[in-house]
Amino acid sequence: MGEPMGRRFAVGYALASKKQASFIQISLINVAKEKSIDLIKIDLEKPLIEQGPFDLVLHKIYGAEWRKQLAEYSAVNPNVLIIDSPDAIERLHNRISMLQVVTELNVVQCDTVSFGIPKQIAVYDARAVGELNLEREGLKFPVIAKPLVADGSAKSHKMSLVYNRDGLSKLKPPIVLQEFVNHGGVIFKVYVVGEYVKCVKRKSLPDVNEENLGSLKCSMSFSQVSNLNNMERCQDTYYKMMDLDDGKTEIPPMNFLVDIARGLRRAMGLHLFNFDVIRDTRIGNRYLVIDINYFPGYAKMPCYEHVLTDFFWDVLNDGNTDKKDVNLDGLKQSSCEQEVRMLVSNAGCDEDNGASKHPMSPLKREENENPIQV
Ligand SMILES: Nc1ncnc2c1ncn2[C@@H]1O[C@H](COP(=O)(O)OP(=O)(O)OP(=O)(O)O)[C@@H](O)[C@H]1O
Ligand SMILES: O=P(O)(O)O[C@H]1[C@H](OP(=O)(O)O)[C@@H](OP(=O)(O)O)[C@@H](O)[C@@H](O)[C@@H]1OP(=O)(O)O
Ligand SMILES: [Mg+2]
Ligand SMILES: [Mg+2]
Repeated sequence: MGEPMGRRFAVGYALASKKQASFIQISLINVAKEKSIDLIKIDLEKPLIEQGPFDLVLHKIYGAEWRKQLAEYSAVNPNVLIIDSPDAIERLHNRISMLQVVTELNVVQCDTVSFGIPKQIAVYDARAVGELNLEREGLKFPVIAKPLVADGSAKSHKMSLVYNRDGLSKLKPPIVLQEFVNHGGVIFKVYVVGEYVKCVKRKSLPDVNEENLGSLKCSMSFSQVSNLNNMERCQDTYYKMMDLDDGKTEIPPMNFLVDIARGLRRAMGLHLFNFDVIRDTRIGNRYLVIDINYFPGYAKMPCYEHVLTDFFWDVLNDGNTDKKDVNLDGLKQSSCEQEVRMLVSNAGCDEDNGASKHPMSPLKREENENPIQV
């Protein structure tokens, strides 16, 4: 039996080799193929303009040269979808502008649950860092020092938890100093793929007892505590290990997360990202967004092949998924996708309503949509 007749779509992908290895799995290629979507590797050694034709270019490549190539390709092929726009992605490469967008979301009063970001300041001057008066800056120990730039390099993930003044002098600006918020050692990673939203729990840094601050050494370095190491990625218990099931930490209300996800998606003009959320144990139902990542590790999501394929299908057929509401009828019927279907339909509310119809929705809708082409 040959391929079914009809329109086929070409999705070109430009990814670093590590990303390609994790994301472009044979299962994804096959599920996409069944839906008439061919995933085609873009050769980064050759000019993009000489490759294709593509209906969609999917990319996570950093740097001015790649941006130039995309702009050139887009100028010659104006109908090709570029997911996502390099300008929109750029905002996530700086940890101040990254979280600024969270504070700009329009929030409707809601008694039960609220969100924000931790207090943070940027420090640019290496000479000034040891002299900083945290109290004057509205911060207190412990703080997390994060590289200001989040450009995907190993360096950009190297952080330290700073317990006291002595720990400050070791830091290498430009950095962000962010209030460390006790959150019970659990982080929520909220994956967004267009309108699809999935929240998983992961392990995080343990709480710090403020009374012990004096007895602790000055700082502790760490990197990607909520991610998997290479060994873990190869093991069979893959999903189990990631979805930290401590049996006691409830995930935040899904309607709340879906509203934040939608607000962020529209405000940033991005389709593919995740955001990290912690629950402030001092306040209870206050959630803080601490990180937003472009095109994260989707292969760690159960059924990612179907979620991503449905997303490609939607944008290729409609041009812009944001133009319509959650379309349950668009999802297929395999057992895997029935689970996805449930997740999407539950995404609106604790009960069974769709997110966009929820009367207590904590976010105002923003009507100005960003186009997805460069
Ligand atoms: N303000 C905070 N309060 C408490 N814990 C925090 C805070 N910020 C970060 N953390 C902890 O540090 C980890 C790393 O921080 P962050 O997510 O900002 O780094 P990242 O390197 O960008 O992570 P990712 O791998 O998700 O890109 C978080 O997963 C969380 O465990
Ligand atoms: O996309 P890359 O491979 O580079 O790595 C991304 C990584 O995904 P991976 O675990 O599949 O590698 C993501 O993990 P999850 O949030 O999904 O756990 C997160 O750490 C991103 O920040 C990383 O992107 P970067 O910030 O470095 O650009
Ligand atoms: Mg993170
Ligand atoms: Mg990050």
